[in-house]
Amino acid sequence: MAEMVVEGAVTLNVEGAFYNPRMRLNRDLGVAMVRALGISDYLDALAASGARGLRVAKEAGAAAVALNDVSPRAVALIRENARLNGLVGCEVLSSNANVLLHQRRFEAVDLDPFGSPAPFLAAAARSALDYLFITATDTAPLCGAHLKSGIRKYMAVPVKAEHHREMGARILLGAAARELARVDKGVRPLLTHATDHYVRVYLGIAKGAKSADRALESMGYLEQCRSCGLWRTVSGVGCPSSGKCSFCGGRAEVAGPLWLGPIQDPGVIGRALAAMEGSAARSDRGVRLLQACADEIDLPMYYDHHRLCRRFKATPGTASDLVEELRSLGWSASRTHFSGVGVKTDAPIEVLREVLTAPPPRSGARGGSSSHGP
Ligand SMILES: C[S@@+](CC[C@H](N)C(=O)[O-])C[C@H]1O[C@@H](n2cnc3c(N)ncnc32)[C@H](O)[C@@H]1O
Repeated sequence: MAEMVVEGAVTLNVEGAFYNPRMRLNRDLGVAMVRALGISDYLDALAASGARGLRVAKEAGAAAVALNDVSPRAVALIRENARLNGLVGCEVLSSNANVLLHQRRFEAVDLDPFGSPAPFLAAAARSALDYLFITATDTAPLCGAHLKSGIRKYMAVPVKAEHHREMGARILLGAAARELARVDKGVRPLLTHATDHYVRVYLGIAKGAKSADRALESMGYLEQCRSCGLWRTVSGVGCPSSGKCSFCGGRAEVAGPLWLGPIQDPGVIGRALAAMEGSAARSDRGVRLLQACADEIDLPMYYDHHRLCRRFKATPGTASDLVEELRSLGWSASRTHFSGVGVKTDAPIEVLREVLTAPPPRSGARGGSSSHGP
């Protein structure tokens, strides 16, 4: 019995293969990114019904699209769905993805597995020539809720913290950067988002040992105080910890290694936004998400505005007000797509306390007079 769905510009029979309608946004953005990057040779390594790869072929116009799945039922469905959508030029493969990725090279490799992409990272790092796209649905190990599993999968220590979603994304980016470095490839994150139950990263790849060395300079650690929440990032490959918070003297824990470099490329994201406009992949949520990612300042981690207010016994305004206030004082600040109450800023925690606990400005005197800017 056929179970038909329409997604973007394709119609799919999904009977008997994995198809998650909640991942539509993920696939919409994937199509937009393939269009934005002008990719012509693309592998959907874990294709299930073929929803992702067939949409890339139909909507992004990639010339050579290969779709692979180890399940015979999935492969039969991919073939049927390719025919149904007039995409008979797509290559349909039935390998173990790790075998295929060791055998062949593709301009762009897309990993969208059940749970963790960790078992496929080494082979994908070898196969991907210019781009590697990764979905991870194992957010509990990545973000610190399942500590031991996170360490096993990513060889990184996640710490349960208020910015756990970004930490999870940066641990995934760090794991990918290290795998690519092992085969003399450097990485440049183009778009990173944590949405619903998953993290998704789009990586540009630069060949050569020097590129790999440069990328590894973006690795480091995050030291976080258990008592007051202050964090600091520490670059480099050695694990550094004073064990003590410089703000309140509380116990500090270390997360990492993780990626501390830029995670968004606003130029590429702008092109993805343009690619989305007027296309079958367009959605209001997709546009809002891309815009939010493009607008984030390039700084690791964020504060949870509500927790800051509780910590400093401040009357909560809005996160946007806090961002405006910090900007008016000369600091960099932005909201973040990682959390509706997240604030990214380079202002020290003392400044945040001062701003949040300052008496409300009299009308016409907003912003205060002193400048604490860097
Ligand atoms: C989460 S589903 C993929 C969903 C799909 N990318 C989409 O967007 O609809 C994961 C797929 O990976 C396949 N799979 C699992 N292990 C595999 C392996 N080692 N090699 C190839 N395919 C595998 C499963 O059969 C399943 O169809």
